[in-house]
Amino acid sequence: MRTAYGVETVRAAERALMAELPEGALMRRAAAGLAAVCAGLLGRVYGSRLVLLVGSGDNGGDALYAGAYLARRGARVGAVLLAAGRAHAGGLAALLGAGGRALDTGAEAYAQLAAADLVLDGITGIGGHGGLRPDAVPPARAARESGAVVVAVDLPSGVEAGDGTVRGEALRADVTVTFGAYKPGLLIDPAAGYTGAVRLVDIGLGPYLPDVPEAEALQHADVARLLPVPAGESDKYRRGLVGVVAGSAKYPGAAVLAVAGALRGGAGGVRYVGPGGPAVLARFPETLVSEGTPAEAGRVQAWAVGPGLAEGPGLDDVLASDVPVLIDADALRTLDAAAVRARTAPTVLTPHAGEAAALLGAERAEVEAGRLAAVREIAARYGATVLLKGSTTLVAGPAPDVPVRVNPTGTSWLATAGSGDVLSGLTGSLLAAGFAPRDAASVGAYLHGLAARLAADGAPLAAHDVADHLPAAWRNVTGGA
Ligand SMILES: NC(=O)C1=CN([C@@H]2O[C@H](COP(=O)(O)OP(=O)(O)OC[C@H]3O[C@@H](n4cnc5c(N)ncnc54)[C@H](OP(=O)(O)O)[C@@H]3O)[C@@H](O)[C@H]2O)[C@@H](O)CC1
Ligand SMILES: [K+]
Repeated sequence: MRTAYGVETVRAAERALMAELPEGALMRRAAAGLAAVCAGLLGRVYGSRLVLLVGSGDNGGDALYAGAYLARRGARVGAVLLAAGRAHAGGLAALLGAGGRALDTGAEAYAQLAAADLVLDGITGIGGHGGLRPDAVPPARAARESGAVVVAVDLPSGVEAGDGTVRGEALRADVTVTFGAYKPGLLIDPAAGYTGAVRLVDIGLGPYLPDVPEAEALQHADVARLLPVPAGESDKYRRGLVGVVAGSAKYPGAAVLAVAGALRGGAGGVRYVGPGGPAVLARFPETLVSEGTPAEAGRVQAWAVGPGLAEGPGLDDVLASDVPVLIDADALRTLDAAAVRARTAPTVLTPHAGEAAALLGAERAEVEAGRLAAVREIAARYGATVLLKGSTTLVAGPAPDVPVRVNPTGTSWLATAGSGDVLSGLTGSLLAAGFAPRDAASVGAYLHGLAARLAADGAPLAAHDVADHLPAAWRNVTGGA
């Protein structure tokens, strides 16, 4: 599991660790790790040209100490001091002592930036708020345009560490070297889009961090542990039946795609309810097709309702049921929060940003800019597990003290019509197979993203390709077992 901790949590852990170490030891540890990553990126340190962008805080201090290490190994290092007179004193002394030079933001700074091999962005770290200040913007842009490798110290300057929002201009990095722990902003878009590759430098913070992080991202091993392996005595009913309520005369394809996802999610069988029966059976003869309404259909262990759905009793019937329910797409538009909160079994909502905005009575742009707050707010209001689809898919449960899951497998190829229908069926199937709602949603998103990557392989894909590659994604995670 990859874990991420918020700013106050990281600061508290740093304080506890610092109390046991000599003055300045922690920063030197961070800077040594940072310098080692830079040396690796440069290949040859001797004679290389480095520029440090140095803000007023400890983030600049890290950059200055790392610059000093590299200057001692023969790099030519210039430090652009953005907050004149307020640069970290110890770090600046170390750099000057190692032969580095201090620069103001005049012409020389821009000349050095243009010729640099590597730029260290030490403008702001976890202490920065509100995007880059105006005086930091021109040198940041010059760094980005220079052709140098841009290495962000701890975080790309200008992004918010705590929630991944970007409230102004930020400096896009090629590599981010972060200290002690991931911060949520390194995992969540839009900030995560600024980090480049992220390298974690261990500074000994682990024992001082709490057990429960603010955010976490499943890795292959976590998903493999969660996926069921059918035992010898399993029959289809023990593995769970998932009911799919989807599709309409206008959108018959949604039924086929939702069933395609549901068939690959580990449930023992799929029961389809809706007007798309013939289309579903033509493609998937193994589906159990029920006439009538969900209430009239036989028993299932979970329902997935919504993709391409027309008005009708479908949503009310499944809301009234006593099994886990996944609600997506059109069914979200008319959803009553009180009806969801009153349910006795878990509910999973799977909105994209536009549907999330409708659920919150907010603007879509607000949701996209503040994904973490949005997913938590919907989960709290509806008393449900919420999977917010998008550039980074997030999963939050109704309890505020449970970490938000960030899906690491997403790909922009997934932004294709019908791919959400596949995810609904898949996640509903995992619910029917007995997954807890947060696990069903996050494992569903994980396999779905991985299947899309395998299917795309660098080229555009269609939603049914994603469904077809779910078994390959499953095997990829479990090692084919
Ligand atoms: N604690 C530790 O032991 C360790 C900490 N470590 C490192 O320390 C970093 C945190 O350092 P920090 O707390 O000094 O904050 P930091 O991010 O440098 O910002 C500083 C100042 O920037 C300013 N500023 C704010 N917004 C701004 C903006 N938009 N644009 C421009 N300027 C802006 C504002 O100052 P102001 O100008 O308002 O007085 C603010 O006070 C952390 O990320 C890690 O790198 C590592 O060495 C490991 C050990
Ligand atoms: K930075």
